[in-house]
Amino acid sequence: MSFEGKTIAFIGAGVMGSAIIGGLLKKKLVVPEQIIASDPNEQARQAIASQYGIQVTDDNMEAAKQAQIMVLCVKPQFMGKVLPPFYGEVAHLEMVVSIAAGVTLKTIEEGLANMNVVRAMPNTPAQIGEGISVWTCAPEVGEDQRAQAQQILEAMGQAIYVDDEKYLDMATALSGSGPAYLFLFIEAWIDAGVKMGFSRAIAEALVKQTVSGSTAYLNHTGAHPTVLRNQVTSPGGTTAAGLYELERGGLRTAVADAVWAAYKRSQELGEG
Ligand SMILES: NC(=O)C1=CN([C@@H]2O[C@H](COP(=O)(O)OP(=O)(O)OC[C@H]3O[C@@H](n4cnc5c(N)ncnc54)[C@H](OP(=O)(O)O)[C@@H]3O)[C@@H](O)[C@H]2O)C=CC1
Ligand SMILES: O=C(O)[C@@H]1CCC=N1
Repeated sequence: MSFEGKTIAFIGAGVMGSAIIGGLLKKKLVVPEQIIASDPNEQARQAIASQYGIQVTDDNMEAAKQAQIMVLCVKPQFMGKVLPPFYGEVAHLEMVVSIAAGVTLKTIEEGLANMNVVRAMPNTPAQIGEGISVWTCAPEVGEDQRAQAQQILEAMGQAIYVDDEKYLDMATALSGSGPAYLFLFIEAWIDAGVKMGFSRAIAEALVKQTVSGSTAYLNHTGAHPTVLRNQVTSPGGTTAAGLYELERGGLRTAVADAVWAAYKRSQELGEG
């Protein structure tokens, strides 16, 4: 299924809107003339227009009217303002994709009076084509549109379809917010190196390559993380001493609690 003859409207051209636009253009799924982005923020409009050569507007309706596909990339808190003007005016749209955390298919379908709705949760590595998205859709969404949704999301990395919307709040907590958990851990780890006496530059180099090398090793071997952790952990050695402190500090329960809190927050955002 190609996007030939289709225009895609982006409502909101911030971090994630521009990641999706960048992915679509990089993969040559569309040319810049097939994209229009609407955003009230002049800086955001200028940035995206000069980076990608796409059309921009500050009028959401103008963007929606000329499109067959619309992607909603505004914060969930803005959805209550964004949807009402579209009500009954966007029946022509063949598909509407929302990436807003928590906002349900039902809210968007009822808000737009259009049932062709896809709900997706990407993450920020999407900006370099290394993201992962989880998505689902209303039963009314046709096969061609489902294929297009998969293509749009794959332009940013991997995309996993789920047949139950309940998984979207879970994915939001796990992979959507996930990069922030990892960045916090990396930050703390670098600071620990600086505390011992490394320069920040060397501490950063050591930690960053340890993260990317370990992840590549994990993916390459396909082994369970526990197996690889045990390889590092010599009896009576340094790693065992460090791991003991992480466990004593409650790392596992802190991670589980963090993901659970994000999950609950995603559900709350969906309640409006
Ligand atoms: N950031 C992330 O890691 C992820 C975010 N998401 C979801 O993606 C969505 C967008 O997030 P993100 O890109 O980070 O947010 P950004 O704030 O970077 O982008 C949102 C853009 O929408 C603009 N905007 C505000 N009101 C309107 C409006 N009425 N009509 C059109 N545009 C409007 C904002 O302008 P202004 O700045 O002036 O408000 C801003 O430029 C959210 O719903 C979020 O839940 C999903 C996965 C990951
Ligand atoms: O923090 C948020 O609400 C968004 C959703 C997933 C990542 N960022």
